[in-house]
Amino acid sequence: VDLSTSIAGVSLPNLFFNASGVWCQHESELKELLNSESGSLITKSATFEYREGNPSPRYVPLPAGSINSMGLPNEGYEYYLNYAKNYDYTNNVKPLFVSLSGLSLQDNVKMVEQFVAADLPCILEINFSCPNVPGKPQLGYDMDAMENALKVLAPIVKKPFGIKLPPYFDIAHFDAVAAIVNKIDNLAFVTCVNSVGNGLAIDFETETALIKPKDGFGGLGGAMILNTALANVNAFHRRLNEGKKVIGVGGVTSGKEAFLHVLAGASAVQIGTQLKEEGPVFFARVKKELEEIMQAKGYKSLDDFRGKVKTL
Ligand SMILES: O=C(O)c1[nH]c(=O)[nH]c(=O)c1I
Repeated sequence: VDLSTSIAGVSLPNLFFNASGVWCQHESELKELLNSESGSLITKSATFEYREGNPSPRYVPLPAGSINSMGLPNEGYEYYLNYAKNYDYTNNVKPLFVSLSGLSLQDNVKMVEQFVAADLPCILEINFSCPNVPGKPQLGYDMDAMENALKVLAPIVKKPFGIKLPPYFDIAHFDAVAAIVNKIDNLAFVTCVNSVGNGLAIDFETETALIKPKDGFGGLGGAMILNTALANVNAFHRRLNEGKKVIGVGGVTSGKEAFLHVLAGASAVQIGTQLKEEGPVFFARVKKELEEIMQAKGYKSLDDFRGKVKTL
């Protein structure tokens, strides 16, 4: 069976890679992803300057997933620009994605301009949905600000790029966001979903929040968000113009959920919580599990079933 796919006109040997933020802040982690069976890799969302991020504990696994309020810890965009400059695009079969998450539109413009000036084959995923920077409401929930940002950034990027979206929970929001995305010609993909923002995990015995930042409020990930993720993947798959793709992320803990993400319309699948918990060996497992599912169902490639979820 064939697990290959393409995003933004670039081919991936298989549909799996990390969700930005997980196993990708430092070069040593990115090297482990490169040496894993993932089909690609993406860097931690970068800001203009280095950021320590929020105080720990800031990530905790939960019975059905995870909660995090990392606070955008990253090495600063020049670290990732340098990594992207040194990446061996010729001999690595895996394309490189770079995530940018500026604290302002000006910062996003400055970072994008530097990447465009470097003229590299890496693909930009601009993060409109970080829920954990105190005092910074996320762009993904401000439709006018998001449209304005896209109208400023898309012409600078020129090449195909993507955006990381938060989960939406209202059909009117799916309609509104898809209408904005469809206006931007070189917006080649949307990545759905970022963590379900501002959940709260409390320990029953100690009667205390599990993470330190923001009174314990943080983004939810993992198994518990699978059905929200599938809905967002399918909603945008149904609404986006021909040629625009959806990368699915949220709740993939085995080949089965990866299959469901593709059935919902995903062209690639990112892994967050399960990668954090199991490590990069997870890519070998999830690949094998998906191959076995496809074999059992008689599918030879992802195109055979992508987006073909049936309704009653
Ligand atoms: O707290 C974070 O660093 C973080 N955490 C998330 O769950 N999603 C994001 O986009 C980010 I930038």
